Amino acid sequence: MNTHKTIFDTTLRDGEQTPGVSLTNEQKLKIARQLDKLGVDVLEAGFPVSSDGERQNVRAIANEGLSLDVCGLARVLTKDLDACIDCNVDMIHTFVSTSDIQRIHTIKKSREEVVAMAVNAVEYIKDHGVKCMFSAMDATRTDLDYLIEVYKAVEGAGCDIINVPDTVGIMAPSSMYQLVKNINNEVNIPIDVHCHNDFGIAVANSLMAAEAGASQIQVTINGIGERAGNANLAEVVMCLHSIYGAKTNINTEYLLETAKMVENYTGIHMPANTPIVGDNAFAHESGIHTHGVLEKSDTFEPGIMTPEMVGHKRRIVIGKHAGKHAVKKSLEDMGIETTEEQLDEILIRIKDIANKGKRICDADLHAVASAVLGRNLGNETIILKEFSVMTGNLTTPTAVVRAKIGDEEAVASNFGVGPIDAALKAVELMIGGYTKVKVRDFSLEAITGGSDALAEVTISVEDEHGRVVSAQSASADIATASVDALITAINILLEKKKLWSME
Ligand SMILES: CC(=O)SCCNC(=O)CCNC(=O)[C@H](O)C(C)(C)COP(=O)(O)OP(=O)(O)OC[C@H]1O[C@@H](n2cnc3c(N)ncnc32)[C@H](O)[C@@H]1OP(=O)(O)O
Ligand SMILES: CC(C)C(=O)C(=O)O
Ligand SMILES: [Mg+2]
Repeated sequence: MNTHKTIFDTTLRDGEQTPGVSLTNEQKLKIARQLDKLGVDVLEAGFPVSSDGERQNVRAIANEGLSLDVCGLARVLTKDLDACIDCNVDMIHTFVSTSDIQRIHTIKKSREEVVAMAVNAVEYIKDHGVKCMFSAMDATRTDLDYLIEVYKAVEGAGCDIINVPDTVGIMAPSSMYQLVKNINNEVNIPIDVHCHNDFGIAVANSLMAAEAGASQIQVTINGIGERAGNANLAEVVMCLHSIYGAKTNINTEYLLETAKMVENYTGIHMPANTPIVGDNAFAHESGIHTHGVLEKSDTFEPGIMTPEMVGHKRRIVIGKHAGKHAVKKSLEDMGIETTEEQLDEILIRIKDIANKGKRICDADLHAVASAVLGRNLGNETIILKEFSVMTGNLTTPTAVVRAKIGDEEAVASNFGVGPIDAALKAVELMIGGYTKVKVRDFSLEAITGGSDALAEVTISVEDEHGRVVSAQSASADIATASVDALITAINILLEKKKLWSME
């Protein structure tokens, strides 16, 4: 498939139909700008007739001056089409059910009436000088002869592109290939596909449709959408580029950044093992793998797709499955040299801790190495003297921190959305003149039960060069655990920075 495919993103329409998700106008605009930067060809901004707010969102995106084409969704009803036209969109995506199951039980129209409604809608759109995409909703459960009759009718009415939606995600990849091939043999306008992920094969079905001749693929960021979602943009695009050798206009280096933005705004979290953009997509813990990767990354990575290509980073994780090559490298990164015996002992102790179910972070490795080498490795640059946090239903959460940084005393206060946010922001402000770091990941877990539960906080911090260090702390007070973990992580990062500056 050595060809160019266009990418139609429906994160803001089908993606937003994810149960429980509702994006603000401002969030939609930010995502639209990000998708433009990512290189999406067409962006479905929403369903204008559905509410006044939605209409305003779509209009704002259409008037934003983006390079991509902005599309609005409409049933084959004049009021829906007018709502799209009123938003000044570049393209209208109009749809109607063609399968018997939907036609009989939802819109309650005969096959002939559906064809007439579809043709009228397409003509109306073209009379208004707007690009038109027509979807035969539930195409994959529609009688094939009738489906082709509908597509031919809208082609005759001037439609620019037809969409083949697998609305309830029931296609087998080989059947999808055959369906698109059949349609392609009968219709002379471009074909687009829209696959749902009910059986987890939306990406495979999209790729088979592309192989069969579809020139455009509908996707969403992180695969969000109705029920189990839609085909995932990052997965479709990276398969096209890296496996099929096809081309798209996507600037893949922004894939991770875009995925994180959508994750953040929608609250739909990606599991760590999500392909391409998940936290573990390029992470290695097993000794045999990390040994190979440290020698040459392609040994245990695809090679045809690197973390740099998608804006990600490779991570070596120390844990239960670690081997000595990885531990040695991680210690060297902290400026810690060991003998072979010391290294073996550190590895045994690390595995002992991990076998108790604990996640090993940089601070643990540092502490174990200090114990095995029998000396304090590195000074703590920042020594926390005191901190306090004030919060309440009528109080903006505010924190004050005081610490010794080197030989100097430093103090700062800041506020946040909650007590932890305020405390961490106060620490970041306090050390701001000394070093620039930002909190990259934060997780909080109750490790015992009850309201006096011990909370375990894991934090990773990142410096201005993208170097990351993690630390953990446990306390019955979540703010104390958070501040402690943050300062520990920063101290280790500062130690590493001294080392890096000597290189
Ligand atoms: C597969 C998809 O993703 S399709 C897009 C689905 N997205 C959404 O539904 C999100 C936004 N939707 C909404 O806000 C509302 O459903 C609206 C504004 C569109 C319609 O709301 P309501 O008028 O309250 O109707 P409701 O949603 O209960 O029922 C859908 C109506 O649309 C009709 N309809 C559904 N599809 C079509 C179509 N393609 N063309 C014409 N009519 C249609 C149904 O027959 C039903 O009509 P009826 O009220 O005359 O029985
Ligand atoms: C509007 C249509 C294309 C849709 O989302 C579907 O059929 O899944
Ligand atoms: Mg859909």
